[in-house]
Amino acid sequence: MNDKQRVIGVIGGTGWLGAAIVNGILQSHDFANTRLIVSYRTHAPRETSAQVSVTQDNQYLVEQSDMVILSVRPQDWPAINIDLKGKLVISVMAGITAAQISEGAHTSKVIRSLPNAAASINESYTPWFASQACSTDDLSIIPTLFNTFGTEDQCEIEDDIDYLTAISGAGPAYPALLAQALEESALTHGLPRHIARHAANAVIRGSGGLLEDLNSYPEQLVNVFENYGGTTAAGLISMRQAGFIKAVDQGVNAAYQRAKTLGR
Ligand SMILES: NC(=O)c1ccc[n+]([C@@H]2O[C@H](COP(=O)([O-])OP(=O)(O)OC[C@H]3O[C@@H](n4cnc5c(N)ncnc54)[C@H](OP(=O)(O)O)[C@@H]3O)[C@@H](O)[C@H]2O)c1
Ligand code: PRO
Repeated sequence: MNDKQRVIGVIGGTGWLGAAIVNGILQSHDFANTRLIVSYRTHAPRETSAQVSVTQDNQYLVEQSDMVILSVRPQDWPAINIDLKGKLVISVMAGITAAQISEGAHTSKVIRSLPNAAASINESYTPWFASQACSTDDLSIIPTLFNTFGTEDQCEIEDDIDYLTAISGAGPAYPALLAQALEESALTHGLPRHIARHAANAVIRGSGGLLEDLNSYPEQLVNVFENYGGTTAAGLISMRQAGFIKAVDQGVNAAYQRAKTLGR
């Protein structure tokens, strides 16, 4: 499709994730000539760019768009009464299957994806699954689209999207929980709150940078410290013995089960 002609509709485009996706697209040279039409339910956006129009009418949005991004909460999906008439739809909704979207929105061309909250700083990881009816032309735009707010991978098995909902979709909250635990430990020891918080947050940011440097092999970073045999090794051994790895696995499985039952 010629970029000059493209219109992308974003249902729920004023929400947390929807607004991040819209911002990513607006900042991208690849979509410089694309127009956006965004729908909301109750809260109209205060300001929009000249590239964006706004509506409360989702079927009007569909009629105006070449493709539609669905970014409402899973519990609001049943009330989205739209007929896509075969147009490409890209869902970011957790737990709603491609078959449910296809049936509910009247199109067989469905991309099911799962970005994460880091989309707001263009650092999302977005796995996606395409229904069989999507053409090569439909698929060609998807990596470019998701790269506007981070990185992406295509998954061949739809269930992997539910599992990755628990790994990378929920993921930004997990290091945040670790930062909170580190801060609380430091507070218990009596450190001033601003130092406890600064130290914990700096650790999460710095560790992310180290993982990038080590070509993204976390076990390499852990092994370096274990083999060093110092204070960090003592901390790691104790955390493992206290069930850290099992707690993470159990948490991921709880999020996965929630993703599997959300839309049912
Ligand atoms: N946030 C994340 O980190 C994240 C990550 C991965 C996937 N997701 C998925 O992304 C989707 C959106 O999540 P969110 O966190 O962005 O939720 P959110 O902040 O609540 O945004 C949802 C938006 O949908 C709008 N909406 C609801 N019903 C509508 C309707 N009938 N027509 C038009 N707009 C409607 C809401 O508008 P009003 O506010 O006006 O009611 C709201 O702005 C969810 O399905 C979630 O599973 C979110
Ligand atoms: N954040 C949304 C949730 O917590 C969807 C995946 C990640 O349900």
